[in-house]
Amino acid sequence: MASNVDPPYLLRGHGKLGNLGLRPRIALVSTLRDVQDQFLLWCEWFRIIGFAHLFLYFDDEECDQASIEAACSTYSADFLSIALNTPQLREEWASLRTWKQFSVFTEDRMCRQLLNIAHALKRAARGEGPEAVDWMFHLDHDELFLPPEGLQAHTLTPFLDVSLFKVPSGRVAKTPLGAAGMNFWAQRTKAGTHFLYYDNGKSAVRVRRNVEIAPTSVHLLYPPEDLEELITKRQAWTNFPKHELADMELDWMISCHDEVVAGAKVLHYPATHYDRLFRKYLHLGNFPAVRFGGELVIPASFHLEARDEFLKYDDQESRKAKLKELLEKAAFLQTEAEVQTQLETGSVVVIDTVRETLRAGRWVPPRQLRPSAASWALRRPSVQGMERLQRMRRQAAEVLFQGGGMLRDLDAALDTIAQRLQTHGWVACELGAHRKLMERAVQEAQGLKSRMSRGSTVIENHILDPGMSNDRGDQVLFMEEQGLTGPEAAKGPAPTLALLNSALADVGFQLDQRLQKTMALRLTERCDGMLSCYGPENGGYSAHVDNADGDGQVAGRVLTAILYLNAGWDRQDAGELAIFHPEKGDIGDADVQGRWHMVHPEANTLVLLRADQTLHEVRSSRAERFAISVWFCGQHAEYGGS
Ligand SMILES: O=C(O)CCC(=O)C(=O)O
Ligand SMILES: [Fe+2]
Repeated sequence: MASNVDPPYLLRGHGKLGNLGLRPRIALVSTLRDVQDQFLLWCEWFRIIGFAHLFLYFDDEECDQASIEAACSTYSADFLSIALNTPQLREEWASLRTWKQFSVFTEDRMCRQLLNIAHALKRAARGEGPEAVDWMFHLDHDELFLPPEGLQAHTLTPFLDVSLFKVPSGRVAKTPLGAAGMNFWAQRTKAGTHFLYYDNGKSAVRVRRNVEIAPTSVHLLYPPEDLEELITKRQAWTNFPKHELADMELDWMISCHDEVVAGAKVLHYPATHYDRLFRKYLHLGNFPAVRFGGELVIPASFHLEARDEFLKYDDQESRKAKLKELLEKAAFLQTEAEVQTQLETGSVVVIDTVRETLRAGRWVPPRQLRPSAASWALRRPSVQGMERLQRMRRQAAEVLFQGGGMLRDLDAALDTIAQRLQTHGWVACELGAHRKLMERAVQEAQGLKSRMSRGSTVIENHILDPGMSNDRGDQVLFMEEQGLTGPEAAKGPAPTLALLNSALADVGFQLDQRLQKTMALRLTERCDGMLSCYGPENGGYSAHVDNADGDGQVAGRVLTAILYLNAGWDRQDAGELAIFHPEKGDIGDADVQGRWHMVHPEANTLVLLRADQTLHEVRSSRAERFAISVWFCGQHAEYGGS
């Protein structure tokens, strides 16, 4: 047992609640002080969402005795270990790689955080018992990691009460409405910053046995000697947008919001009650605005404004009252109307999954779109309406960039595509990949047929029983799920399909900035690529909108990309994709007028359509018909999402 050899500063949980046993084993390291009533809820959140271990370092044992005892008697040694800031711990700091650099700054809390992170990473790298974890996250005790998937009052139990969050500035739509939202907040503090504290993100690192990782920034964890390899192998990922990386001197990182699940966020609850704010500045006092001997200057910020406000008064009651005033002005929305307006600008977002999860004691997924948005998305014809639509005229769809393909002048093509998506909601194009490539893709697809299974329909995140849904006849497989993508794809059975799949993902994300500008639509995530096969035995796919119900989440699918692979396709074999284009009214209206545009599923034909709006159908095919589809999730600015 590890406890036989535990150093005196280390306490282990001896309660009943253990981790959920999920893999990979993800751990959290944090340096804490004055955690008060929110601490057990904080621990419980990370247990419920599947974290394996908490490496907690209590900076000032004195002021958290009760919390430490409560946690140790609640959680098992599996899940919880607590290190106290004692002389023995500080002695061990001295053996860390960054000690030389930091030894003179240990009075600075951030410096102690850095040493504790390195200390925890060293323990994890040893790989013994409950401390053998695969990933390490660093967060503060007023931050929650929200995994994939109202009017505020002062509260001391924010995790239970707060559901309205400011959206990071880089994720607020670059539209006049978005700008109004940013401006609204900027006017509320002296420094005019968007977040009251910091907005520089959080970091996780994969732990490797016997490799010491000692970070020099609490926001960026990586083994320095691996930097070159991380760059060449493109393995240092961030979900910051690409265009922001240079400013942050992070251009060596790979911006990959397509690989990062859209729902993943860190929720920061920095000041939810004036008493917390008061205690913070009572503790910090007249702290200097520079750190690490001047290397880091704290810029004009709410932090300094709050310090100055605190220091202006001598008696505690006035200090409290002034901080209350300041907090309400800077951070609180005063009326329901203000809440509504800011939701519309996209500067704030409602996330209630934390509150609901902690109340229920089990994971409660993010709720559906707000009702107004849901009703907007729920535009589906009735049964009679559909019959009427089916009788409307059909014609061949216009295919853009014929005789060369869009790859010839990709930027111009993407501009045109973004425009078409705005005006029509769909567009068909010629991609322009080499014919041989397409032939190889079909061969590979044929080789994968035995691994395909019947396509299923998903409504509100639940897969309908395949026996029940007879509206589609395709066989499908998901490429990433089947291990056909990623660095190993070249050695697998479908390198060409993998290439085309990532080309589709690229096209989608190249469109992102354009769609933000033209439609205030943000793409946040790419779903796993789907290879599909329709054939003579099994019918088509009746008319549908891919995501008519918001997918049961805030950021559901908004864009579909379909690439057909069928070289030498005989048009006699039918199998067209029919897209309904409303010319008057909307597909949900009883008197809608429009026509169907038919696309032949020929190799190199790429269709993009609004996944949340465009009605389309696959007509039965007399020959085997292959396609790769990729869906992109995203949000409209007016939904107020990040
Ligand atoms: O393969 C196609 O043409 C379209 C398939 C489709 O509509 C779907 O899978 O949702
Ligand atoms: Fe579809």
